[in-house]
Amino acid sequence: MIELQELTKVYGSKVAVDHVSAVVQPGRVTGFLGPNGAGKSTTMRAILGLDRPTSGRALVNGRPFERTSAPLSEVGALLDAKAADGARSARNHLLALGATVGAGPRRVEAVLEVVGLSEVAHRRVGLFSLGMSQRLGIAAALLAEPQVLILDEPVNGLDVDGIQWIRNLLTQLAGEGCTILLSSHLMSEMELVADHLLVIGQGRILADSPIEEFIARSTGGAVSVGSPDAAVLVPLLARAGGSVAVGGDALVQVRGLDAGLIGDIAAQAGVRLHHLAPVGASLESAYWALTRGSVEYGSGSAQVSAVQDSIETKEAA
Ligand SMILES: Nc1ncnc2c1ncn2[C@@H]1O[C@H](COP(=O)(O)OP(=O)(O)OP(=O)(O)O)[C@@H](O)[C@H]1O
Repeated sequence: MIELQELTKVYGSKVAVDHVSAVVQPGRVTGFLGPNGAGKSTTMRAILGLDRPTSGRALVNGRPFERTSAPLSEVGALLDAKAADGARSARNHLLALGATVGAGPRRVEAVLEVVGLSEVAHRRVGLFSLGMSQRLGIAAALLAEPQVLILDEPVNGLDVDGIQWIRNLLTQLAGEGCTILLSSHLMSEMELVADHLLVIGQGRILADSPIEEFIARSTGGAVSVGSPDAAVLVPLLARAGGSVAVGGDALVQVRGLDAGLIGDIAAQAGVRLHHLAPVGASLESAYWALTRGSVEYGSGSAQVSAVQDSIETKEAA
């Protein structure tokens, strides 16, 4: 288990992490999401004792990580996939690391197998692609069989097979009782991999909830309505108290009225409906809605519209 208690880190005048309190529970995969500069890496570094908190604390299994006697057996971490010595082979890199934690050649071969690098284990790490380096970094994190895993952007650089693989691996480890915290900018991949979400923006926790709840809450009960007579229907819905956003293709989104009431209003006015359904939301749209006020490095409206363009709105079944 990882506990963050009022964790705060200030660099000069910059508050990177601002009184963050959260518990990362074992037995599930917790995704750590936030825009650039939100404070994810600083939080992870503080958990690992690499950054000293300005105030508050981070505990791993009930105590500060720097007080742990066998750190690599307690926490497996992947912070920088390219940190390995490029001149070594993948196997030698793991053997050298294993020597410091009591993991011998057999364990090294086992983790190489788990991460799918057995065939290329003789190759120099410097020649590895980002995806291969990510796999090697995960192998290193798993080497001493820790119960806690902290992975910074582990999905970055993985192809579709790789993402599927990491999802299966993390789900299995969580099922065995591991505590897993992974950060990512990639919402769609996070949606596939994580069970629980911690969302951070400008150093503060914006959400801490199961992923389904996070998505469900973000829709705010919106209903998507399609009608060739939208021009007639929209004022009627507004008069009934609905908040109406008009989109393209005769589609409107209505908040404040449920689908049944919208259908009744349309029927009474003789308005044709071609579509009427509650709106579901992708993690990406929910995340964007939550963090749009806390993006530190944006490029103004161009960025917002690009993100909006990528929003995938799903219709609930
Ligand atoms: N060593 C440092 N000195 C000064 N400021 C720093 C330092 N490390 C981080 N910061 C600042 O703290 C804030 C949080 O940075 P952090 O790297 O934790 O964010 P992040 O969420 O991991 O971002 P990214 O997704 O871009 O990696 C940023 O404003 C960053 O510029």
